[in-house]
Amino acid sequence: MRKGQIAVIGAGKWGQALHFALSFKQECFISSRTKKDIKNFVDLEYALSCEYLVIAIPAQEIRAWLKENFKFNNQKVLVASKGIEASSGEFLNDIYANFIPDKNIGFISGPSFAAEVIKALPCALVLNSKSKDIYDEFSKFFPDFIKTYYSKDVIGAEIAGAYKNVLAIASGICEGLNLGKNAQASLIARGLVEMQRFGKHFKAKKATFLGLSGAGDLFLTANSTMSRNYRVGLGLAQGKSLKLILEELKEVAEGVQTATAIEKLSNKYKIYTPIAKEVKLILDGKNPKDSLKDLIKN
Ligand SMILES: NC(=O)c1ccc[n+]([C@@H]2O[C@H](COP(=O)([O-])OP(=O)(O)OC[C@H]3O[C@@H](n4cnc5c(N)ncnc54)[C@H](O)[C@@H]3O)[C@@H](O)[C@H]2O)c1
Ligand SMILES: O=P(O)(O)OC[C@H](O)CO
Repeated sequence: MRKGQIAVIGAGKWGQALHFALSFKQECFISSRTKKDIKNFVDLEYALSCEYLVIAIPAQEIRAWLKENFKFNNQKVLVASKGIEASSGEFLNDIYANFIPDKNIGFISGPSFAAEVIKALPCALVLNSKSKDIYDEFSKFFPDFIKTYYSKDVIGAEIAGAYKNVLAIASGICEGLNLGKNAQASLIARGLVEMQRFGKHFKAKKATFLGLSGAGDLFLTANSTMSRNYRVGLGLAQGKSLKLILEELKEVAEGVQTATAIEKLSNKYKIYTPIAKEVKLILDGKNPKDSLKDLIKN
């Protein structure tokens, strides 16, 4: 093992921004499935031999990626993805638990557009882990322009980070339909209540939804065209097909698949999730104006 060395795995928007940020205080390596012209780019084998790993690949790819590539060698891992696996409805921390023990893993949450982090603009992140040691070790790597907080509420952070993507789609739809700022604020506020209710079922802490991981990330993502999920919503409101929207986007919009996962879990555990339910129906072809009527009526 390369003691003390850190590598980011996944060189999309977020992986590259994290690599940029984590290179301020020490050398940071980066790897992805296709070679990229980035400083300190290494092959996967090299990256996996580092003591500290930050994994920034889309949520839907993680299970297969871990099965195919990952061998636990006491590495410490920080997960940067925000989503819930659609095929199973399983949370990422449960998927990772098959490969990495709790004491070696943490999850990043909080409002953080990669496009701003890569310009070294200030931001605050939460590093969520059952182990305070993971926080202590990883927080040292972050540059001065990023303030880090510690939380033990892994499931709360994970649900908040994933759910806000679905709500950002809803908010983009609201904007695209020109429903006004009153409607949008109501949607975001009710969305926050909804994601907290969903989280409560899985024993997430209420405070997580009121802080950076919940309200912080939701207010960011559900209010800006910088968000890919928000732009998916705008496109749906304009009557574009989901296929075309995703082709044009060329990047991951986790809310699309996470809406399926939330629908599965809500049905299974009978959790009331009206906004996420309508987002899923719109993604499947329902007219957004009909969803609006149904949301107001019910
Ligand atoms: N972009 C942001 O601002 C931001 C911020 C916080 C969290 N996130 C989260 O980070 C994750 C990644 O987002 P992103 O913005 O980097 O997306 P992106 O679309 O820019 O890049 C995704 C990367 O994952 C790689 N990838 C896809 N499938 C893979 C596989 N099977 N094996 C290995 N690599 C694979 C792609 O090659 C690509 O480099 C998402 O879960 C997203 O929600 C993104
Ligand atoms: O561009 P989005 O919608 O994937 O959002 C990016 C981040 O999650 C914002 O914190």
